[in-house]
Amino acid sequence: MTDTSVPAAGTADRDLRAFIAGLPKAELHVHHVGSASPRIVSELAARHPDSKVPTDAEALVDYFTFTDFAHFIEVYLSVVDLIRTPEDVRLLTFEVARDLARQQVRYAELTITPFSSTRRGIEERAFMDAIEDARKAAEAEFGTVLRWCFDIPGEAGLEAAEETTRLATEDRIRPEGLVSFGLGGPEIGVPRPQFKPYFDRAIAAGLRSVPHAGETTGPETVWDALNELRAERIGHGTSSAQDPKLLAHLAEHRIPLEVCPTSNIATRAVRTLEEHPIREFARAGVVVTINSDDPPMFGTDLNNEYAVAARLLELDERGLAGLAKNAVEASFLDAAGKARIAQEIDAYTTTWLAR
Ligand SMILES: Nc1ncnc2c1ncn2[C@@H]1O[C@H](CCC(=O)c2cccc(C(=O)O)c2)[C@@H](O)[C@H]1O
Ligand SMILES: [Zn+2]
Repeated sequence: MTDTSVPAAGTADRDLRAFIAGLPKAELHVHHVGSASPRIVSELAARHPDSKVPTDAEALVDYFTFTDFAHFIEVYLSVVDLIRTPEDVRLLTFEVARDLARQQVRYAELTITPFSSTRRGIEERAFMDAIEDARKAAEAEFGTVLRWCFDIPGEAGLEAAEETTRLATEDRIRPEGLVSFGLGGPEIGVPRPQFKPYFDRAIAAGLRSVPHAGETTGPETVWDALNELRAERIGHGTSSAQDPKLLAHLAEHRIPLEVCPTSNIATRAVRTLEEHPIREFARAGVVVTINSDDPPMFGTDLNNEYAVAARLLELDERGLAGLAKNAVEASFLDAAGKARIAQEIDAYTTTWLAR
């Protein structure tokens, strides 16, 4: 595991971490399989002894240490291979919701890659029923509202694009909780424009466009995501900092970046946290949201990502509350839901500062 934890700065850091722990949040960029906790992964690996994924939590820490992005995808797919039955899907989804609720996440848009599961033999209706059952159970038990983003694994090509679009747009199969449509996997060698017809169909069906872009390739990929895929938010958008015109465009049109600081270090997309472009984004007035991407795989969680952002952006409690409200505002939750969580954030912050 790459050591990406942020060294504690003493009392101030401890106080801010305590504030963050209780701060109501929304998470917009977090992957379904990528959020499988070491306990869940170990349990699934034990069910499938043929898997190369370690069953021991300790060994898993080393297993989740990546030499580069391609290695990350290889490890990611080995975990995808563990999800073999609708029961595995239900268990994983409910436990991910539990982990989010423990961090005071009131609302999350969870990115799911249905193609990767249906092509591995999970029947599509059973898959949708499993995620919907878990979503409703989690909302009833934890109060955490989950919505789905279905994403195309771009490297799997147009077959994956067609299948993902069908599952996301056909009334008889698309799940009730689906709100957005994305594009994940390696960017190198996977140009965005080829997916325009699929995003057009998804948008026409009422879904919101949130592709990954600029994570491992340059700002031109972010421009393509905006111009060809009509992106309303950008997953990562890390290389936007290389193009002042792009930064100005994102700021002027208030197109949020789904920033995942530790992910970018763990996948080697960015060399060190000190070099992370999040400060350039803030200086340019770009709307920044903080996310964990694949938290257990990167040895982090959403609360730690807020602590990282606090250090890099030199934020106090009000600054952190502002980041949390950015995510609520950038979400696809209805207006009443946004107002409710924003009000909770304000009340929590006021009480904290008055103590
Ligand atoms: N930071 C990330 N940046 C980008 N993506 C990320 C990130 N974190 C997680 N993902 C997920 O990784 C998967 C990649 C799956 C993939 O590439 C692939 C290639 C060929 C075949 C198949 C298959 O299933 O047969 C899958 C995607 O589902 C995506 O949602
Ligand atoms: Zn991602």
